[in-house]
Amino acid sequence: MLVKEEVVVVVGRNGVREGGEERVAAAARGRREGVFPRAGVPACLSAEEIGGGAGSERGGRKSVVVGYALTSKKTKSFLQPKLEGLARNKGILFVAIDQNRPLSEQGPFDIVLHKLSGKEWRQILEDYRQSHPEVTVLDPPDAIQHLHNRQYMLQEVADMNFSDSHGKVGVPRQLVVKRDASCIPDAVSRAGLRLPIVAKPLVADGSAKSHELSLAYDRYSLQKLEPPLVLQEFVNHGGVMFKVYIVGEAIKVVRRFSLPNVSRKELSKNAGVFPFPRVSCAAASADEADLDPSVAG
Ligand SMILES: Nc1ncnc2c1ncn2[C@@H]1O[C@H](COP(=O)(O)OP(=O)(O)OP(=O)(O)O)[C@@H](O)[C@H]1O
Ligand SMILES: O=P(O)(O)O[C@H]1[C@H](O)[C@H](O)[C@H](OP(=O)(O)O)[C@@H](OP(=O)(O)O)[C@@H]1O
Repeated sequence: MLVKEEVVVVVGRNGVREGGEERVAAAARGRREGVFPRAGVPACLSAEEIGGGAGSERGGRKSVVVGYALTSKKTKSFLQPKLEGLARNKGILFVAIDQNRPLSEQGPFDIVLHKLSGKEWRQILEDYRQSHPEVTVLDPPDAIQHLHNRQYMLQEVADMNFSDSHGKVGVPRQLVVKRDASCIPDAVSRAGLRLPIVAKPLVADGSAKSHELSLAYDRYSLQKLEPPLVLQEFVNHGGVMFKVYIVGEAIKVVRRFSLPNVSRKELSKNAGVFPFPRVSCAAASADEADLDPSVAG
């Protein structure tokens, strides 16, 4: 979310809000139902709170077995030894799912955690859910499908009515271009989108390509882009954005460096398309940085 004059603008899965982290959390709490609740059990609960039958007895209490199917990159970044140790202390065991073997021949699991895409994997999970209704599948494919498309991912946010004291929420004006880059300049003019424009791959499937964003300073350069794309108006937001992580009742807000404001003078002096992938990734932490006074609070 990027915020300007108390308006929170959700750009993707990220955002910035003037008024500091606590107000972002309050805004998010205010509309939890609008923050794509994940079906199944929040991962922050302990084994006792989850219950479950697959795990073995451990000191009089059942452990919970979580089968996970992630890319090797995601496994490396997510399943850190510290997390596994903390989970084990709570009676939660993570077990890798062998994607080369039938899922039903593995386990038994209490929970299946995944972040894979593709029709084949979707079908495997759907079949597994039918034959194992006792297992909680986190992020059932049909519940997250809209998040894999940048046109639809923000629709629920755009439909929200944040008419409370924590400010307002909106999404940048945007345009979807599915083919023929040569028509982009005229399409942008007809849609009335103002420059600069942020260009994002339409598909958000976790691939490196899905994070290849770029900033276009002039209309002519828009023809160099590669559809399918979502084109968003760039929102000046003081170079800081917030990421809001929500699991069940737990809300964590982190501050990240973002793109600096683009003044009209800079816009008039610059031309071209400039890639900026992963500008607000974990390494761009701004938790210790001084906030622009217009953002602090
Ligand atoms: N409309 C916009 N106006 C200003 N900045 C934007 C806009 N859209 C995106 N950004 C900047 O680009 C960053 C990434 O945007 P977005 O979250 O849509 O892409 P992403 O690849 O999904 O990012 P991530 O992998 O970090 O979730 C944002 O954190 C923000 O810094
Ligand atoms: O700032 P973080 O590390 O939270 O950024 C995440 C991002 O929010 C998404 O979770 C990305 O996952 P995908 O949706 O699968 O792309 C993460 O990408 P990854 O490939 O590094 O796991 C970002 O780190």
